[in-house]
Amino acid sequence: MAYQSVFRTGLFKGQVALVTGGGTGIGRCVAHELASLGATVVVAARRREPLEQTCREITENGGQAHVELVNIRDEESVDTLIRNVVAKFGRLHLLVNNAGGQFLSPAENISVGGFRTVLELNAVGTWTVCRAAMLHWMKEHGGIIVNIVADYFNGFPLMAHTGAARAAVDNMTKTLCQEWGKFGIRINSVAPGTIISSGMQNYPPPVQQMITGGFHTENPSGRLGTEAEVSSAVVWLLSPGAAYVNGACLRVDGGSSLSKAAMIPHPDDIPIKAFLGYSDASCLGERDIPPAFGELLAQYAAKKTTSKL
Ligand SMILES: CCC/C=C/C(=O)SCCNC(=O)CCNC(=O)[C@H](O)C(C)(C)COP(=O)([O-])OP(=O)([O-])OC[C@H]1O[C@@H](n2cnc3c(N)ncnc32)[C@H](O)[C@@H]1OP(=O)([O-])[O-]
Ligand SMILES: NC(=O)C1=CN([C@@H]2O[C@H](COP(=O)(O)OP(=O)(O)OC[C@H]3O[C@@H](n4cnc5c(N)ncnc54)[C@H](OP(=O)(O)O)[C@@H]3O)[C@@H](O)[C@H]2O)C=CC1
Repeated sequence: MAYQSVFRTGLFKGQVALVTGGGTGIGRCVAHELASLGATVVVAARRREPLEQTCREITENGGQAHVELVNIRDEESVDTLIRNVVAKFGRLHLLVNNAGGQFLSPAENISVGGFRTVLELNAVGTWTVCRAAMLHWMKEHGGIIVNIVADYFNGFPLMAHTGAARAAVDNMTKTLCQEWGKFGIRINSVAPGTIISSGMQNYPPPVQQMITGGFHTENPSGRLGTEAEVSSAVVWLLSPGAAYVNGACLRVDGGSSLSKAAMIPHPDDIPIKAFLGYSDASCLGERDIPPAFGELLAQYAAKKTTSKL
């Protein structure tokens, strides 16, 4: 009798996965992971060009990927997206609600409109996609959902709006787990810490300098995270190996949610080696990552590690 690990080629063969925000950053990496494990991946966001580029990358690697345009802040657009996916592929097994974001601001400077926008994008937008996927497919056939949130657990200085929105999504995830389990729907969230991704382009140069200039060591792992480290957690939650994980929030943050201060200085080495996913650091850096973050990644790839693994 041979034991068959859940981590095997073709794990998601025959399954259809929808990744919102799948043209860039973490979403792009999740799309690559799922396609490389056999899923037919639909990447959806507002801008066609990044989505098509990700699709091309996946198909060049022998995977299957398709583009759909959506604005998750628009209910009709989301409804059309889910209907299109079901009409084109006849099914929707896996959903990753990754699209989202915010801007940095001291709380007192966030206008009511700005706060509302970030809540609408992250909380209402994620709900809108969950709801449509449930009504148009998963209620009858089941499905697995992962919602991307953030390290909001102890509050979110300079991002009060997104902290509130991500807490809402995490709590909604727990509720949906309880209400929708009977339909065969399993739902969890993933909370990334600070991740080297295209998302960093949204922050002004002084913020980027602050992060690459010292902040990045101020967590128990002594470094920032990678897109691949978030993606592999997402993929595991989507896999049958996580079949009994429901309503959970998996923190992929190097321990930063426990302590943002430098517990132990890490001047010369990185205690836990980074997983980059792509075959070399240049492949990771070639798309959309600000140069200083690309340099950090190259350092992570080259640095010695004290870990035996
Ligand atoms: C650090 C690590 C942790 C996390 C990392 C990541 O998540 S990385 C991932 C990062 N990736 C992403 O974040 C990607 C997605 N992000 C986005 O699309 C934008 O950041 C968005 C969510 C603000 C929407 O933008 P939009 O163009 O659709 O918005 P809009 O023009 O319709 O304005 C609506 C309201 O918001 C206000 N406002 C807007 N910007 C600013 C500002 N900088 N400053 C102040 N306020 C701002 C604006 O004034 C208006 O308020 P008003 O006038 O009504 O009172
Ligand atoms: N990088 C980090 O450190 C962290 C990231 N996160 C979260 O992870 C997720 C991915 O971020 P990351 O890859 O880093 O950054 P990106 O900015 O690259 O990703 C955001 C994605 O969301 C899409 N998007 C934004 N608004 C909408 C909308 N209204 N409708 C549809 N799609 C939309 C964007 O595509 P388009 O503009 O074409 O619509 C883009 O692909 C986000 O939710 C982010 O907030 C959470 C914690 C930390």
